[in-house]
Amino acid sequence: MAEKYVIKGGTPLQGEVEIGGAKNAALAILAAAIMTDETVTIDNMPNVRDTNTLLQAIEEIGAHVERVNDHKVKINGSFIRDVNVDNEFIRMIRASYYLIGALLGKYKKAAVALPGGCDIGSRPIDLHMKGFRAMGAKVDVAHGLVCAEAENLTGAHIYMDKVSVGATINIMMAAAMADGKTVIENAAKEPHVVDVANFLNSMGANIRGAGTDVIRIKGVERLHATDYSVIPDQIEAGTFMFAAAATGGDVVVKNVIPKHLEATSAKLLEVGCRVIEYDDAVRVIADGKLQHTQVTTLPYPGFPTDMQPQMAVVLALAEGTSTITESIFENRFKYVDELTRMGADIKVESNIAIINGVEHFSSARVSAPDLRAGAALVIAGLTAEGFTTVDSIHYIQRGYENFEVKLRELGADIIRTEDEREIQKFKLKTS
Ligand SMILES: CC(=O)N[C@H]1[C@@H](OP(=O)(O)OP(=O)(O)OC[C@H]2O[C@@H](n3ccc(=O)[nH]c3=O)[C@H](O)[C@@H]2O)O[C@H](CO)[C@@H](O)[C@@H]1O
Ligand SMILES: C=C(OP(=O)(O)O)C(=O)O
Repeated sequence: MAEKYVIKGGTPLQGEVEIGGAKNAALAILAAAIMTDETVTIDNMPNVRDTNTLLQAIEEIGAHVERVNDHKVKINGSFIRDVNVDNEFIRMIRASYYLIGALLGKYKKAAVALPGGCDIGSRPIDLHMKGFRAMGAKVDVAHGLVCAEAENLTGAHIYMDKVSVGATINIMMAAAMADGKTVIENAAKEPHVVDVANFLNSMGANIRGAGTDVIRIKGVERLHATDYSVIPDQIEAGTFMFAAAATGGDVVVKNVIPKHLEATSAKLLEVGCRVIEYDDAVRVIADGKLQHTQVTTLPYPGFPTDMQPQMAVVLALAEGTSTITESIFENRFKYVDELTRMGADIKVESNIAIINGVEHFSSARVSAPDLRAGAALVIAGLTAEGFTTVDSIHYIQRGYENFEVKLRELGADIIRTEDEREIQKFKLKTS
């Protein structure tokens, strides 16, 4: 029996929620941590399935990992025995591809299994490989591994044909320990790109311009120990902001960088919510009727693809017809069939979802098709009359720590369990 969430909907979320470290920054930082032979301490590490999987993956190749507490790890990469990384953990997540840049930079050699992760569309790595080749590496894909090797890894001028977070970070890592200067043009500007650059700089790298379209890197011979804290998770924060909006709630989302949430806040204002920004918190008040709007996912500072399904739930409950254009991943509308079971009126044409708002959702048994779509279904369940069951929640656990605990602290009736008796007890208690 697998765990599921059971939700009794209908309670507006109220109160305060504390946001953890950013999964998508943490994963790249964990890979970069092995680039020094000294001990690196990383704090504000989200304790989620993906970070734990990557920690197991780097332990498998010999790195020493000490879990100081739930959110702090120490990593020592001096014991790495093998640049061939093909273990069960590596194949489970997309972010394992950051080990190519990290190992290539440090050892000038890497063979890493092609990445796995949620099926949200094709996840090509041609731009990563183009960047490594420009630095003089020979790169091939053979037997499911990306093999990269360079006699001399040298700085290069690299133009990214498409804005890619993964390729920008991967190339930046390799270039941090290459000979000479690298320039990455048309670089991704996401907060997690900046966080990884800051982390590498704290280890002695010389990276300038992260957060703009042009990143300049002067390679250094060695990197050293650091003590670093991961930035707050803009996607976890945005998920709670949309949950507040969908349930007609009033929630203060704490420990965030409001600047990173501007696209999310802007959309919440458009649908009629009030958003109040503090230095390190935002408050979302949803006390009126939700209004329709248009959304297009784009690289940062555009509206994040990782927030698209959660936004769809809000729009599915808003007055009028909204559209969502998904411009990053072609397979990110897999929640639509599940939301339809709950009464949503959404039609997908190519990469556009046309959403006709409905008054309310009705409860149903649904299944999380991927991480963010799963979070969106939980939000839908929080608004629905009756009991909603969300299956396949292992996807959600990839990126949300204590999701149901945080929601309960905001007043939601939700449990995570595989025990039928517990479900019956919960239903009796909340009926
Ligand atoms: C731009 C963007 O929103 N990126 C998101 C993407 O990063 P992730 O790093 O996974 O994806 P990329 O940013 O690399 O991909 C952006 C686009 O470029 C394409 N592409 C990418 C690499 C490549 O070598 N060739 C290629 O064509 C992809 O198919 C995609 O359409 O998912 C992460 C997790 O969900 C998010 O945190 C990132 O914010
Ligand atoms: C899809 C996501 O993660 P990944 O790219 O690691 O699969 C996400 O964070 O929404």
